[in-house]
Formats: sequence, structure tokens, C-alpha cells
Amino acid sequence: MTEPAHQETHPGPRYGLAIETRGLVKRFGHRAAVDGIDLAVPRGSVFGFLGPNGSGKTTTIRLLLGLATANGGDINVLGRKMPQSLASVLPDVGALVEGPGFYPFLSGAGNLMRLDSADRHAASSTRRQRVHDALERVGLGHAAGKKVRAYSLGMKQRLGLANAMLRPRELLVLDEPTNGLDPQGTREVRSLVRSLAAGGTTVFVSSHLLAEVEQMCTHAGIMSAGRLVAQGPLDELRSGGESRVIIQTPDVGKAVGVLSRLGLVPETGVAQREAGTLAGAGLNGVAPEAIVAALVAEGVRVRGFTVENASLEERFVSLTGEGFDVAG
Ligand SMILES: Nc1ncnc2c1ncn2[C@@H]1O[C@H](COP(=O)(O)OP(=O)(O)OP(=O)(O)O)[C@@H](O)[C@H]1O
Repeated sequence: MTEPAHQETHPGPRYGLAIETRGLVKRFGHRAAVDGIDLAVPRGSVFGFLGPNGSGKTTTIRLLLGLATANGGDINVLGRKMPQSLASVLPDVGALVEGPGFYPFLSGAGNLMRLDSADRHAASSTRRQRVHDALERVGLGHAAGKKVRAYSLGMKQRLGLANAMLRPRELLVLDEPTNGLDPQGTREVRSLVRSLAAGGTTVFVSSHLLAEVEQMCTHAGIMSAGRLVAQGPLDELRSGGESRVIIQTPDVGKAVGVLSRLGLVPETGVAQREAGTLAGAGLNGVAPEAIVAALVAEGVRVRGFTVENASLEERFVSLTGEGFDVAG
């Protein structure tokens, strides 16, 4: 009798993931720009790939799209192994990476016609209509006939988005799509991304702007120095941050004693800053009502009691050790 075949220990692509990487590594010389990341991007999500400049976002995107070769690890895109399945996967993926190269002497529409005709999966009979629709969608309908050399940076960026959307895609990969856009253009691109996702397209979008990810995305992954330090639905990422209590009281010394006895770490800085009227501490799993009860039992005069939930910003800063640009 033969032994049953050895069980495959490394499971195949997980169902429901548009992008999955395991142990993905890219080195430049001795330095790992991408240092063993395990991405899991659910289908249908708008996944914000967030991290400070230089944290490895663009390099990761280039690896996902087969524009660079990994030094280690596995990549699955739309359930197919990359880069082996590049030719079959790419038609289902629209990408905006590093500002596309357009011919300045052709119009916006002319450039898209040219790019579309270079795509052997794109039907020529519907080309003109698709180019028209894509330009309308990104708000460039009025400038379709204008030469690209007269386009602003924001218009070029939108033309890049139109190019990514020339055909229906299962996945859009956008590297900093609002870079160089004015506030109006930024708002348009964000709402465009949301509407694409509402139509079922998975959107993987990199950004160094926390506020942008909060406005556009359902999920996020946080990069720091080549590592993916957290990922998941935005709500889960937020709740992973610690909540804290702020107590308003004239009896700060006593309140600090109570907090210490409950095993919390009082933040004396809070008390000092507010001239002796506040004490604060991380909740550390203690129920807020238990804190109030203990304070009252010890005769602390509680004038105010607030539970503050960690903001996404606090969470990200604590994970990356870096400040984020929260503008946008
Ligand atoms: N071709 C290359 N040769 C050498 N080093 C590189 C190369 N491409 C990227 N790097 C380095 O890898 C690191 C990650 O860069 P990457 O562009 O992926 O970061 P990023 O998070 O996309 O930042 P940014 O938003 O500034 O583009 C950086 O230190 C960068 O200098």
C-alpha cells in the first residue's frame, strides 16, 4: 500500500483576496526596500497602502505588477501566481504608476486611443466610445481634444486614471493618484475611487496622507521602513489603538493613586499641563465604570470623566514611529 500523498503545507491563494503576498522581499544592494511583507487585500475593498515617503510602497506596487523582480516570497494577484501569470492577469488590472508617459503633441483622447490600440485585449470597435467615457469619468471631457503638453499636472494625473479605466477592471492599482492635484481635483479623484469600488472593482491605492486613506478606504495596510506593520479594516486598525481616560478633578494626587492601584499608568504630564485639574491613563482593559467607582469610593471629587478612543493617526504614529502628513 502506498502512503497518501504528502499534504501540501503551503495553502494556495486564499479565496476572496484580490492581492496576497507572503514573505515578499526586494533588496537594492544590501538594503531591503520591501522586507518580508504578507499583504492580504480583500476583493471589493478600497485598500489604502499607507506609509511615509521611502517606506517601500512604490517598490511593492512595482513587484505586484511585474515591473520589478522580487528577491523572495510569493505573490498572488486575482488568485493567480505572479509573475508567472502576468499575461493573463494584467488585462484585468488597471494601473496608475509613476505618472504614465504621454505624448505631449497628441491630445488626451489621441493618447488614450493610441494606448488602447496597443492593448491586444481591447476591442477596436468600441475604442472611441470607451475613450470618450473614460475621459468623461475623470472630468476631462472638455479637454479631450487639447494637446497633452497644455495639460496641468493634475490633468495628466487624471488622464492616467482614465487610461487605467479604459476597460472594466477587477483591480485598480493606483500609486499616489492625488499627487499634484489641486483640492478640487483631489476631491474628484477620491469620489471616483469610491464610485469604482461601489461598482465592485477592488482598488489598491497608495498614499502618504492619512486623512486621504480615512476618507477613501475601507481597509489599510501600514508600511514602515519596508515592513507591513499592520493591516485590516479601518475600524479594526483604530480599535487596536489604546483608549484612555481623562479625569477632571481638584484631587489629582488622590486620583493618580487610585489609577495606580488599578494597575493603570497615570500620565502625570496631563495633570501638570492642566494645572492640577486632570489625570489621565490608558484604559489597559479596565472598564471605565470600575474606574469611576474606585475614584468615588476613595473620595476623589470627579468633575469630568472622558474616555478617548485612539485616533487612527495616534495608532499609525505609534506603529511607525513617524509623524504622518495629515493634510489633504
Ligand atoms: N531602483 C532603486 N535603486 C535603489 N534604491 C531604490 C530603488 N527604488 C527604490 N529604492 C529605495 O527603496 C526605498 C523604498 O522606496 P519606495 O519608492 O518604494 O518608497 P515609497 O514608500 O513608495 O516612497 P515615495 O512615496 O517617496 O515613493 C527607498 O529607500 C528608496 O530610496
